[in-house]
Amino acid sequence: MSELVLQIDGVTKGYNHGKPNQVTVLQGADLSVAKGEVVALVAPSGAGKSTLLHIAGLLDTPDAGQVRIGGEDMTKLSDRKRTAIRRGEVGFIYQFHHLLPEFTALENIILPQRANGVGVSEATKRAQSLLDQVGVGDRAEHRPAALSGGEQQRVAFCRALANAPRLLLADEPTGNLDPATSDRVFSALMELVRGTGLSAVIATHNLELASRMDRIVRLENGKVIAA
Ligand SMILES: Nc1ncnc2c1ncn2[C@@H]1O[C@H](COP(=O)(O)OP(=O)(O)OP(=O)(O)O)[C@@H](O)[C@H]1O
Repeated sequence: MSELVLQIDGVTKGYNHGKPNQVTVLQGADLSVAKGEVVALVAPSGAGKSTLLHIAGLLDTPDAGQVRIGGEDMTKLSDRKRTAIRRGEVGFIYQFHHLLPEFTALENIILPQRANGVGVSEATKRAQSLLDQVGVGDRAEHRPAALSGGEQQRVAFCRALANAPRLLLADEPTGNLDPATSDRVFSALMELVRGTGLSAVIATHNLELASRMDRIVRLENGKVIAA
């Protein structure tokens, strides 16, 4: 069997426990992602897709169940170790780019590498190479406000991959773009992902984009089911 990068087993998660507005979002969710596999996560709004991605990416902890990254049980680690793994091994992309407005595109990709202990010249070289790969190498010195929506997302993809994570998690990465731009930007993302061989879970409402990934899963009634 191929190596599993992400294993989510029997994860439950709810909010407002013991209060009248208590909700249970995940009810025994399982999801395994192999090395190099790109999984489309399709779910109706409010089904718990962001909750699942946050738990997979160690931004949130489950009430019960296990999350393993690279075979290691994340629920048993100290907060400090979990943060280190999140920084070094997980990349996030959101619908909105969340780039730092006062820094250039290049600097936005250098910063997370510096925070991870990479030297300036190596970080700069990698940032430029990533920008080149997604076709915005000539925009390196622009600040986010001077970039188009599609360019901003391309830069956000590079930032997510800055520290060469083994797992990429994306929540509607092209959801803010018009259909033609979304299609092109998604292709750039897939090329980047395929080129690095990393594993990814990409949430989308767009079934055409979902069909271009290796496998589609749905989130229904708190469980992950094959589509
Ligand atoms: N911090 C919170 N406190 C209380 N309820 C929450 C919290 N976060 C999420 N929820 C609820 O949990 C459910 C799932 O939320 P989640 O954001 O995971 O859904 P989603 O599938 O990502 O939705 P969307 O596609 O609309 O972003 C929703 O009913 C939401 O209102």
